[in-house]
Amino acid sequence: MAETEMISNSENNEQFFEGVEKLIEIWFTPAKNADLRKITRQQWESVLKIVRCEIISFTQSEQVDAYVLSESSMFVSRRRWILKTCGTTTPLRCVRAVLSLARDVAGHARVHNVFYSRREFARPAAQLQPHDNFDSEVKLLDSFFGDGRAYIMGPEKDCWYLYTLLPLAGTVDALEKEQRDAGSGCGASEPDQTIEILMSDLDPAVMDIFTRAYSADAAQATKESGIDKIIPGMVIDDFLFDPCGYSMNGVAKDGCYMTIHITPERSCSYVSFESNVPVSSYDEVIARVLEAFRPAKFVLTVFATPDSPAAETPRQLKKFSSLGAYEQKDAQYCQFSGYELHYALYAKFPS
Ligand SMILES: C[S@+](CC[C@H](N)C(=O)[O-])C[C@H]1O[C@@H](n2cnc3c(N)ncnc32)[C@H](O)[C@@H]1O
Repeated sequence: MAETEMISNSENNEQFFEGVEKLIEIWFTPAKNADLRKITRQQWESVLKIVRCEIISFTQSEQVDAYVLSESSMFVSRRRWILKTCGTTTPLRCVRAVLSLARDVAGHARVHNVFYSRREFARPAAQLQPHDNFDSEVKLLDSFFGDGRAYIMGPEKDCWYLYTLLPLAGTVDALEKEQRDAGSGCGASEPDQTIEILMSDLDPAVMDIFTRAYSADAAQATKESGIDKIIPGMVIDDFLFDPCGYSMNGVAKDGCYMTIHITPERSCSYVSFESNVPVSSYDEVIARVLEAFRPAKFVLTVFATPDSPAAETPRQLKKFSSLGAYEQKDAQYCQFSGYELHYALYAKFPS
């Protein structure tokens, strides 16, 4: 298994695990016969060695290959690659190898868009280069993609970092990019949306479900926690770690995915939820996620393109100063040339 850094907490004999993930998503410009799924499992295994993690399970739909990893997940479709890894993994170190495989094996020579994001780590000093600070991550990303933009949202300790290639709407850069994409004659844009809920300080009674002492297997943990009801109709590939920890990928017939990762240790409990399911309102999904995990605090991000069914959600969410039992502590709204983004930090109202 991966070289995961576990640090002992002498007070309760629990180990520290950095649940916070680094998330990179690369979209390639459509090209005839190009498909990232031409990259073989063996080639992905060598890529993931650079990241310091391994494949532990696999499932697929017609549109997407979904891998559960020793540290989170990877999704591969025709022109989109998503890698989400936690602990002390080093996902940005593999980008060069992925770009080479995309060009030489999959036939994808042009990058259309890139998103790299993460929450602030619980222990930033334990991370390996370039992940020990955002400036180094941005420097490395710029060395691959040239014209990136970096954003830091929210208060220092709970901030959320984003790097993307998208120029701001209305700027000369944006117009030039739109013209380049239109000129490629292959419809580089398509409706897209992503919701992420990054939760910390979770209800210990819920976290117990994701231990071997409580659940006999992953299927039991999935059912008992209500994960199977969050977005019904997904084929679920779940994994329960020993002695604790849980990861799952869900894929739907229409190509949508969801992914949940759980670090249940009390001193560092953390859960992430992500999906690209296209709905006109995320209210129900958010409510089900919060009901299932009961975090004390969470970061919510929603990206949507103007042609997505979820196009209104970044603006809708902007209006809420509270969400059920949660008070909005901070919120930011951004408009890129192809996406709208809502970021918000919520904490439970004091009881
Ligand atoms: C891979 S999972 C999910 C991490 C995820 N990013 C999250 O949202 O918390 C991490 C959990 O599994 C546990 N675990 C047990 N064995 C592990 C292993 N060999 N590699 C990684 N995590 C392991 C960790 O202690 C932690 O509770």
